[in-house]
Amino acid sequence: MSNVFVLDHPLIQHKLTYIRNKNTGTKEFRALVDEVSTLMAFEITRDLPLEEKTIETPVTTATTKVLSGKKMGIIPILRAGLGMVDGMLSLIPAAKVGHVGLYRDPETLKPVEYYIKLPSDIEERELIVVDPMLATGGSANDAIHSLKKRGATNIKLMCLLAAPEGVEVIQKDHPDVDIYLGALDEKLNEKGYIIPGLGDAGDRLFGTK
Ligand SMILES: O=P(O)(O)OC[C@H]1O[C@H](OP(=O)(O)OP(=O)(O)O)[C@H](O)[C@@H]1O
Ligand SMILES: O=c1cc[nH]c(=O)[nH]1
Ligand SMILES: [Mg+2]
Repeated sequence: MSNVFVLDHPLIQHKLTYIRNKNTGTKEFRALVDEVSTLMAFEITRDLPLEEKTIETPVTTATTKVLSGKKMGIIPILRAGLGMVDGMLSLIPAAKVGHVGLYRDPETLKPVEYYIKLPSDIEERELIVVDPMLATGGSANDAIHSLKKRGATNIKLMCLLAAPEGVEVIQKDHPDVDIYLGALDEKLNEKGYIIPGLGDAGDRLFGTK
């Protein structure tokens, strides 16, 4: 069963409050999503493997540690996932970026895939799927199915906010995928929006409402 980690670092929680606030405008919202994504990337990379390296400090020889070069991939779910990419790349600059284009049909709430472009070697990479919102879970679920169909075996999911319904869907269909959240919210409303949530993440990031 997938593990669910709520990244409750005070800086993440503080910034999420401003992200949720309806009075936060597009420019500030985008900057905050970027900052929170960097902080979440710091937490999600805790288990990266290290190897020993012998170096000369100015005073002696020391055996210390460096990253052992694990290949990473960041997979934003378009559009809103794009807002999380740069913040993550600032900590993981060597990661490759693949894109999965999905929108949620406003009537059926079912995801519709319209684009996919991935690094050619996804089967060798640890992939982090990013989307600010895990609501019914349909979009992330489809994106993960698409990645697995193309050979991915090592996947994590990182979202700013989730509803319990979405977490349950991922845990059921993808028990191998651990989930990293800024917060686990209360529920979905009748239109499939996360409560209390932050509204429509894509519209708030790109100013399209
Ligand atoms: O868990 P779900 O019920 O599938 O809902 C979550 C999805 O809905 C939003 O995308 P949206 O469809 O609004 O597209 P956008 O990112 O282009 O705005 C959000 O960014 C997720 O991708
Ligand atoms: O609350 C929600 C649910 C789905 N998509 C969003 O952008 N917000
Ligand atoms: Mg989307």
